[in-house]
Amino acid sequence: LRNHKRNPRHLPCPPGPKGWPWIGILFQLPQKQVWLAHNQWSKSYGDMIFYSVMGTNFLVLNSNKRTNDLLEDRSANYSDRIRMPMLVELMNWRYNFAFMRYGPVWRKHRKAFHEHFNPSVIGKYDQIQLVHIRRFLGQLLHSPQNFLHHINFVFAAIIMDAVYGVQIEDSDKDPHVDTIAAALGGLAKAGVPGSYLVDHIPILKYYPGWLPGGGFQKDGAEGREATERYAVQTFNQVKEALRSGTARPSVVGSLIENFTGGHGDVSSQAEANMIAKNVGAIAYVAGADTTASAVQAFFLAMAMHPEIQKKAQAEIDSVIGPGRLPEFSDKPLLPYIDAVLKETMRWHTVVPFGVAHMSTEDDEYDGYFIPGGTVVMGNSWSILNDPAVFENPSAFNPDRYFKNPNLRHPHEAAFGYGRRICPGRFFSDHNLFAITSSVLSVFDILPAIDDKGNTIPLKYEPTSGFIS
Ligand code: HEM
Repeated sequence: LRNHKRNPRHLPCPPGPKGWPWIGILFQLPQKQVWLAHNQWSKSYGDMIFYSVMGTNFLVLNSNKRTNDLLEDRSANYSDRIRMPMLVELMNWRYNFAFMRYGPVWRKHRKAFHEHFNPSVIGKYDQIQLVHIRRFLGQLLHSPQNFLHHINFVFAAIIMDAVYGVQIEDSDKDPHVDTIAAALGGLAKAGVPGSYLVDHIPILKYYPGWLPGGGFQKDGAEGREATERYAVQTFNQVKEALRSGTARPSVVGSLIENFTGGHGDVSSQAEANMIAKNVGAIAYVAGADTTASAVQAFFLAMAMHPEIQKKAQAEIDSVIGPGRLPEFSDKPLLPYIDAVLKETMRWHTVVPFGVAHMSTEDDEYDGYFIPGGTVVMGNSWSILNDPAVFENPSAFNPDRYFKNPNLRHPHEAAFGYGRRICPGRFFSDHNLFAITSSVLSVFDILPAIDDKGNTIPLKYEPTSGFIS
């Protein structure tokens, strides 16, 4: 950028592929597993890669040092989010504070969320988690071939219970299950910025749907309807239950009820209700598929590594014995289980390319100029597979944390960065402990066998999406 006022020392932007005027490197962008391609690119350009696509600047950070320097130490400038016209404006995902621009409205939501998910309060969900996880063990026993479905369902059930006090049924006929599926369908279509032309040219959002090329407006309208149903319907159900005195304890109920007048950040009951509605709606979207992905990876790792599974089971047997299932109070006594969980979060990066941050102001860093409005990605996969830190990174090896007790905790990249770091990580950790220790205490996880009785070999093949 040669503008003298903005870049008085005429510093270069960080290195990266160049591409064409305005469209930039649009046609060089990898279509699949973008994190791997950027990891490769870092061999030519270094651990910071800068480029532009259709007028937007991107900066990809491929090392822990870079994410620490920018997303943590300078987080005041690197915590904004990118404008997403299709998802947020047309499909009306405004309620979701993960996509909110950095500022006071986002802060109020984050604070309300944190009140209910910080480490000192998440113990209040222990009972809910254990009840649903024990039901899950029964489902596994009954139909182990449907284990992927059971994994998805148990997190849906835990979150809906904790957040709304609502019990969902394991059936397509459950009205919540159906509504959630429709809303998530919109997210899958529009969640990756740039999926629609209107993301690049926001003025198109006013383009009439009946003109040629206006088909995206139909997707927008369908998404909007599904989002509205999803965010409002269950919230109204909680309000109604509060009115009639039948409400079970829940995050949303407590956010509605505990508004105590106009002091503090939230100024009216209407605003408190809006925040309660939004916090409720995000917990499911942000928490269910992510945690389920980690548990699927755990099942795969156990089936691929029977010796590690046996070691974990031996620890549970010696600490807890055969007479009961693990409880949260057992957690500090199970260091090997803890190492298995850490390694699961490292080996399979659930959100491998992170969630896009955006810089607010122009910045100078390490001899480079980074323009305000640059989209900044932390390549979590690169960080968690850095061979200089994690020896032989593609191997699933919980023992690495005993060999080097100071080894970096995978949570540092797996849950994102700085002021936007995942505020559900303590709850998620709790869920993961409960489910993995319970499963290992009563089941063996083995590879499937084919019709002839032969073991089907297993391979780790992560999918490509935003959540892998
Ligand atoms: C294995 C499980 C999970 C993983 C891997 C995960 C990962 C992430 C990541 C990478 C981000 C983006 C952070 C950034 O912008 O740098 C994020 C944000 C978020 N997560 Fe999670 N998450 C998990 C579970 C959960 C759960 C269970 C909840 C809720 C109960 C949750 C709620 C949120 C929220 C609300 C945000 C948005 C934060 C903001 O923009 O300020 N997550 N998560």
